[in-house]
Formats: sequence, C-alpha cells, structure tokens
Amino acid sequence: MEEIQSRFKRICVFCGSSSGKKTSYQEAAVELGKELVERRIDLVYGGGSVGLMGLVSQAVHDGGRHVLGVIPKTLMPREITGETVGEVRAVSDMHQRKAEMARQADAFIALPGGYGTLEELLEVITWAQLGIHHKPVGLLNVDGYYNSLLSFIDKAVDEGFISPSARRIIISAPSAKQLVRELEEYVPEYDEITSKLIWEAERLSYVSESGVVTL
Ligand SMILES: C/C(=C\CNc1ncnc2c1ncn2[C@@H]1O[C@H](COP(=O)(O)O)[C@@H](O)[C@H]1O)CO
Repeated sequence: MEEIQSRFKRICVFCGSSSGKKTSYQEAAVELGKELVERRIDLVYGGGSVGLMGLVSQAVHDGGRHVLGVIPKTLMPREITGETVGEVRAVSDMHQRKAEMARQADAFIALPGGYGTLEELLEVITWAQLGIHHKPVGLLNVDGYYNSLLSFIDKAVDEGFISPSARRIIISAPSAKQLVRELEEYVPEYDEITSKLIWEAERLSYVSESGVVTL
C-alpha cells in the first residue's frame, strides 16, 4: 500500500459505541482506519472495542499506527467498553476526556453514531465557532446518515441562528478518502469577533501537564 504524508499527525474520531444496522457503517469505519494508516496518521478516540469504535481502532492498530484511547475511569471495566488496543489514558470524567481528545488531535472526524457522537461533534464545532481551536472538523456522511442533521443546520442558517461562515466549519463527504483529502485542504476562517477573544485555557482545561496550551 502506498503511504502518503499528511499534514495531520493524529486525528480524533468520534463514532458509535454501537455498530449500526447497515454493513456500510461498519465498512466505513474500517475504510477510515485504513485511510489514516495510508496517510501515516495516528488515532485518538474514546477507547474500548465496542461498535464502530472497535472497528476503526483495530484497523488503525493493525496498520501499525499509534492508537490512543481516552477513557473515563467509570467506563474502564471491560464489560462496558471492551478491550482497548494501543495506549489507554484514564481520565477522571467525560469533560476531561473530551478536552484530552481535542488537545491530542490535529483534526476531528465523526462517523455515524448516536448521542455521544453528536455531543462530541457539536462541541468541537462550537469550539471552532468560538475560536477556541482552528482544527478541521469532518463529517463522514455514510449512506446519507447525516443528511437530516445537515438539513437542520442549513435551516438554522436560513433562520439566522448559525452564520454562513460557521456553517462552513463542517466539512462533509461520503467517503473516507474524499473527506480526509478535503480536511487536508481546509483553511480556517477567522472572523472579527472570535479573533478578538482570548481564551483562558486553564479554566477550559486545555493546558497540558507542562502548562503549554496545545489546542
Ligand atoms: C454505556 C454504553 C457504552 C459504553 N461504551 C463506551 N465506551 C467508550 N466510549 C463511549 C462509550 N459510549 C459512548 N462513548 C463515547 O461517545 C461516543 C459514542 O457514543 P454513541 O452514543 O454510541 O454515539 C464515542 O465517540 C465515545 O467517545 C452504551 O452507550
């Protein structure tokens, strides 16, 4: 397999702790894992082997890339999350997990998933809107799974609740190859208001152990 050098060192993947009913969802998780391997990109994710999370992490691990699973202590028992491949980082709660996953990643991708995936995805979109980070956010819209969410977001733009520039934060594509290519080309927009905001990184817990803000 030909290896391509990416601008990303590590991508955070949000995805279902279930596998979904269509095999295309499971195939997309494996395809995304292989795409990361091909581009020599490491993975950070929510840890464990359940659902699509297990498929994407196994594919990245099998391809020889580093896998970092960030798990809150309460979710660590194997009967809840299953066995994690690669490195496991235990954190105290769900908030710390999201901050740690975001800090470790150069970009974000959401595969199909449920409430947990949506919550993680919308949070990194909101952080981008507020200028907390400028990392690309991708939606892998497998078999149109996210069409209704994208339609809803377009309605929110039409109704004046989301600005057109904030709408452009979300990069969506139907295949992993196309999505990663588009994320590689993404140029963040800086609007006047967010570029004036100075975030207290410590209060938002994005400070690494060394005290350096790395988001
Ligand atoms: C209690 C349930 C599953 C526990 N297993 C999980 N293990 C690890 N990470 C999880 C788990 N459940 C949710 N997550 C995080 O949310 C995303 C998936 O949530 P979804 O609701 O399945 O979309 C995933 O990215 C993880 O970070 C039963 O749910």
